[in-house]
Amino acid sequence: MVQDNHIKKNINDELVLRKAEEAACRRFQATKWLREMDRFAMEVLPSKEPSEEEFCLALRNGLILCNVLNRVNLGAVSKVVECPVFTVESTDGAAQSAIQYFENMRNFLVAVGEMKLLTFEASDLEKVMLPSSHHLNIGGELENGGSSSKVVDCILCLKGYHEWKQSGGIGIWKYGGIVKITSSNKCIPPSILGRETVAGSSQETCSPYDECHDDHLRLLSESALEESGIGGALGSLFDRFGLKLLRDYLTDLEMSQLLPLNGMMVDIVTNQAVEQFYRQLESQSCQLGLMLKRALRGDKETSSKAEFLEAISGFLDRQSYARSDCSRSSNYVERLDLQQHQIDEIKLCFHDVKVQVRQIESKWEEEVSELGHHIQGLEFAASSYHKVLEENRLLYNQVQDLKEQVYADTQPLIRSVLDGYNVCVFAYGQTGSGKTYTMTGPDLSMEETWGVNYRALKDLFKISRERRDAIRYEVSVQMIEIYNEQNGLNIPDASLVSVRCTQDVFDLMRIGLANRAVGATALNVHSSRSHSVLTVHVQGKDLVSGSTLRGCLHLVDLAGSERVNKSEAVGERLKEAQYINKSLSALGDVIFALAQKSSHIPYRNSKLTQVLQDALGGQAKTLMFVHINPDVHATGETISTLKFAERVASIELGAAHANKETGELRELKEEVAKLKSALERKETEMEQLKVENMQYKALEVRKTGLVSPLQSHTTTITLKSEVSRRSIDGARNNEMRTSSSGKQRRFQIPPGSTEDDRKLPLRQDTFMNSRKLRSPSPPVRVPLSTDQGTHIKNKCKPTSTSIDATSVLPTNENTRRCWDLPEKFHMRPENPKKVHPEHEEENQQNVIRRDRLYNKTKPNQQLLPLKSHKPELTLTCRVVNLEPQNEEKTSHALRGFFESPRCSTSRLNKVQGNSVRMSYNKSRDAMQRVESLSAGKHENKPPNAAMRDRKEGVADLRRSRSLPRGKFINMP
Ligand SMILES: Nc1ncnc2c1ncn2[C@@H]1O[C@H](COP(=O)(O)OP(=O)(O)OP(=O)(O)O)[C@@H](O)[C@H]1O
Repeated sequence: MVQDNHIKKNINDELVLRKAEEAACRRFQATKWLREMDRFAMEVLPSKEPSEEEFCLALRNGLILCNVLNRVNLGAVSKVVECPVFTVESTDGAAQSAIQYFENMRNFLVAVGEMKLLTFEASDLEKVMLPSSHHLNIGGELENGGSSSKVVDCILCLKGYHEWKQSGGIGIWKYGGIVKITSSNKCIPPSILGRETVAGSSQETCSPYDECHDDHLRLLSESALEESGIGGALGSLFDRFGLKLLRDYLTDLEMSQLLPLNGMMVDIVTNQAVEQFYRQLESQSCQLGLMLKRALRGDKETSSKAEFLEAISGFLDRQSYARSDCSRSSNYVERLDLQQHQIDEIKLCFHDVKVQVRQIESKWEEEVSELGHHIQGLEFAASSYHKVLEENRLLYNQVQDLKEQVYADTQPLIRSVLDGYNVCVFAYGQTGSGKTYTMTGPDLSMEETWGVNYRALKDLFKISRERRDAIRYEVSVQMIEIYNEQNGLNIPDASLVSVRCTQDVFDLMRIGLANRAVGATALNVHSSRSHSVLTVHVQGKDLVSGSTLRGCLHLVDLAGSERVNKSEAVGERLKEAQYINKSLSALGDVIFALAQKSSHIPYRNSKLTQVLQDALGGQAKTLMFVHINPDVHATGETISTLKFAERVASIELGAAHANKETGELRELKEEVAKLKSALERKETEMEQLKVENMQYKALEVRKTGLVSPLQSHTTTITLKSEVSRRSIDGARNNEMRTSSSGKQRRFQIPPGSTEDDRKLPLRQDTFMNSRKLRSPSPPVRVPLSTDQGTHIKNKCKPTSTSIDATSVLPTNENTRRCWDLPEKFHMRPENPKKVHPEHEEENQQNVIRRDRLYNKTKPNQQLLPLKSHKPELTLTCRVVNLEPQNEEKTSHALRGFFESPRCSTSRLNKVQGNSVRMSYNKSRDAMQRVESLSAGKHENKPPNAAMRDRKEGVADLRRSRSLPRGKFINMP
């Protein structure tokens, strides 16, 4: 206890001393500042550290304070009472001093109060002046209560205010921590007081330490304020810190909800919070100081700065360790648990990840092995691809070479045509295999892509030009299309058109090809639905020898065979396919028969084989392109096509023959022509004299009853127009029989001849439309029969006496206009079969001579020159050695036949064959014999052979005189 008291006394002494020192220090600062601010203060105030009394005495009259205040805040004290300075020892000036005191001090205090600065009371100065002894209690506070500290505070506050103003007056100036608010420590929130100080703070309330703390805070604030350089920064820092402090204070303060929110209350609360903070700070600083002092005093009297810093560091370390240790120990278990938990979770995650990694690893290995296989496959495919590429390149080059080669096979044949041979080039193969591509070519605008047709024609004209000095050639062209077993002419208006140059042919071919029936199937979008036959006739005259030669070139683009389930043909396409397949099958039969050297070749089974008869079995050179489709799905068709080709290749018909006519032959032919003209003249004559002759004959029979055996009679039987019309209709319904040579047959179908005829050929506008649209539906074609053609031809004859030809027939001019054929194309002229009466006798002589020469007619043999199918179907018969009763029988039989409704050509032939020999047919036989002669073959052909030929169909389908039988050349 005694020791404690002793310690307390020591502490008290130290505090008093320190306080005295601090008060003196503050007073010195206040004095110093007053002197700086006021000249009068320099004179009055003591030079060095004045005592408290001296200080207060100098300030007593208020003159210094008022002057200083006016300097800090101009005009703050409006009236300052000036007076001489009295020393402390002067007694006379007491009264005046009292006046000044009251006047100036009051003005000063009022002004300071208005400025809301710290202030003091006048009695504070009075108390300092009292001579009573000072007694300090344990807290170090003056017991009599007199003190200059408030005066000093006021002056220092003024000083702070002045400096704040000088630094720009930014923000709200507040004198830090000087306001003293009386409050109990109970209100101090624990967060501010801190743990260490809370325990002792209640006992220390209103203890002498408070004053010490106040002084200490004052000193701190003063020193802080004097740091003018960093004043602004510190101020803002303090504001932030202070605001935080205030927030915490208000949060913890229970009474905060009841506080009125006015400016004064804010000031009070703020000051209180700051004061509490400083108290805590002060408390800690005191403890720190004591502890440090004790530490220093323990061993040595003096300590170096380094030792002092070491002691501070050690203290701070201990403090921080204690704090961290405390917090660490409190959270250690939780943290440990947490960490353990986290470790467990991490372990689980790690396990999962490990499993996943293993799965991915195995999957990756599988993928890698698959990739390896895939790469191997790719490598193999790549090597195969390169091989295929190389193969393709080779094949491509081969194809290119073949494209030369394809025509190279054809080229020699073109020369043969101009040498008088008949040549047939045709393309065979399944649908879509490239027949049209080969024969026509994909693009006609470039010569490189021309097909065989165009190249052949170009060469033909080229060679003919080269030979023009030796041979003069005439070329004519015919295009036939066989659609659904019906023949049609692709070049309208004329079956045979004379051409002069390649371009003419090309133009005609374009017209003809545009009219070709084309339809879309599943196998070919531009499938040809008809067989196309382009025939080029060449007639050359040797300018030296006068001999003539005739060649004929057939260029045939067949329609392709197709399996209807593959071509998906239905409706019209199906019907077309059936016709196509049928005709190709007929072609196969003919080839088979030829290969077998069969006695009967079934040419008549289809239009196609009829048209190609001379090319297949005649003495022609024939080249067949066999097309196959490389598609694997077409293997079946490919095999059958190749079998067909094999069979074709096995046919041997001997060497081909050229159609060359020597001078003798030509003479004979001219004679034949004359005979023909005489025959026609006779017909005309008979027409004119028919009634007269009938009457004459009847009269003679009635008169004599007998005819001289050597007398020749000419009987003309005129059939009624009804019969002739029926005959024409019957002929129209017959199949068309066409000649591959086309020379003798001219399919002149003048539109507008008759109502029916007008429908037969296609109009030009139809052609043009079909050419543009490439309609899948082919243009409608009407079968054109030979008989019909003959009928029309006969109608065209201006010599006809029974029909006014000019009234029904268009002129050539009209026809061209109708079909819009270029002017340059002209039909080959008809034979000028003019009939002159003066030649009648001569012609008759010719007939007899011809009969003798070729038919070896016996004197008693009947000879009936017959010309059928005339418009009026005039039948002219010449009866030799005919008994009257026989003649009547014959006439009767013929009349009965023609009047019969079933009259047909075949019937006619039958009748002819059974009863009489027709002179016309005799003439034909003669002509055939002439042809045979020209070919050097069948020279001694017996009459029955000629008859057999006729039965075989020669009569129906006239064989071209320009097409002798020849070799069927086997082409690979
Ligand atoms: N050698 C080839 N090179 C390129 N394309 C070709 C060849 N041959 C044919 N083609 C093409 O194949 C398709 C069918 O050819 P194309 O019309 O000539 O066959 P097709 O035998 O005439 O058929 P269809 O008998 O049905 O008339 C066409 O598109 C044609 O261009």
